[in-house]
Amino acid sequence: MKNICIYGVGGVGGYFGAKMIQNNSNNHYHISLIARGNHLDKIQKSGLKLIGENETVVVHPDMATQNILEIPQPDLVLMCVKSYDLAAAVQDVNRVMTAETVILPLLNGINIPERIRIDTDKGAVLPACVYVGTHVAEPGVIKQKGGNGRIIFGDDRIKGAKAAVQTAAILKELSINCDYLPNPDLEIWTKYLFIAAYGTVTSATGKTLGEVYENNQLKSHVKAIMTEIVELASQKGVEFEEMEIMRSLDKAKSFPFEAKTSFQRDFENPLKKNEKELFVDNLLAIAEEFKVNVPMIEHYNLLLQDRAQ
Ligand SMILES: NC(=O)C1=CN([C@@H]2O[C@H](COP(=O)(O)OP(=O)(O)OC[C@H]3O[C@@H](n4cnc5c(N)ncnc54)[C@H](OP(=O)(O)O)[C@@H]3O)[C@@H](O)[C@H]2O)C=CC1
Ligand SMILES: CC(C)(CO)C(=O)C(=O)O
Repeated sequence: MKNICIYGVGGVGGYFGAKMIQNNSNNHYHISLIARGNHLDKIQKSGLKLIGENETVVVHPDMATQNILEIPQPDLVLMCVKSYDLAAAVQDVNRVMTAETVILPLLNGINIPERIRIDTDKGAVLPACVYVGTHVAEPGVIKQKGGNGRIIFGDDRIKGAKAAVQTAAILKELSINCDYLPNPDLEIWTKYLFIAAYGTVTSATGKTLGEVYENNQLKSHVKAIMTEIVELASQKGVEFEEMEIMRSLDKAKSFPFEAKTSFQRDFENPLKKNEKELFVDNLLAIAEEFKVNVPMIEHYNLLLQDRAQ
């Protein structure tokens, strides 16, 4: 039997955890959830509920715990925490990793494997991105608003294809919507182009994805941020197709009008940290490194700083 660990059972981890447990009907895999607080209590007592777009399911994991030392040594870890919790989560996972453990990180961002590698040199770390719109609606309950739940992932950037090929087989057996591309960098930047621009504008304005898309001025701001990101990507050696900005602008249409971005959800809660560092500060650092002007990103950086006070 292979052991799967979902580390962080929020919007993303809760969605994929529920799908995997639901589709593991032959018990081919042992699936553990690492969660905490009331959310963990509720999952332990009543299971994990996913209110999906077409159906609602309640699933019961093989184990749900906050203590990583209680779970069987994982073959595959879906890393599903926010970027501000990533280092601590990787240090925790590192305690149970072997040379064969694969980490599949589903965070937004363009340098997540490199960040994970700061805290572990074991196993494999696959570059990846995901399209899903989900959040914790209440303890024990995950709600989906859009997104097709598609994971795109590729080879460990240093160790090669073996881990990604094994992971593709596991995800396929568990009927997870995914694509394995040996080098997924362009796909990861494409997801980032969409979410960094829309995440920033939705957070700074408090408008939903649909409201931003329908507002000509705000949509032009999203487009300007995307144009600046395309220039920064090019400095990093990633070239987008000419049509990509228009395609990425229109991706907002595929989400319900009232959908919010995960950055925005955190930003609206003064008690929570947020991923500004991932979506804005990271871009400003690349702009600084390559001496590129990014006036719209800088404008939104100031707006976010003002709104945070
Ligand atoms: N939500 C979405 O639709 C999408 C999100 N993403 C990206 O995916 C990543 C995850 O986002 P999302 O799922 O929304 O985040 P959430 O905040 O909903 O989920 C993260 C979960 O991890 C838990 N967690 C963090 N550290 C630990 C720990 N040490 N032990 C146990 N539990 C822990 C958090 O608990 P607690 O609440 O107690 O902090 C929380 O339940 C982000 O990078 C985001 O940008 C990508 C695509 C879509
Ligand atoms: C917009 C969305 C839901 C798309 O997958 C997303 O990635 C996020 O909110 O972080």
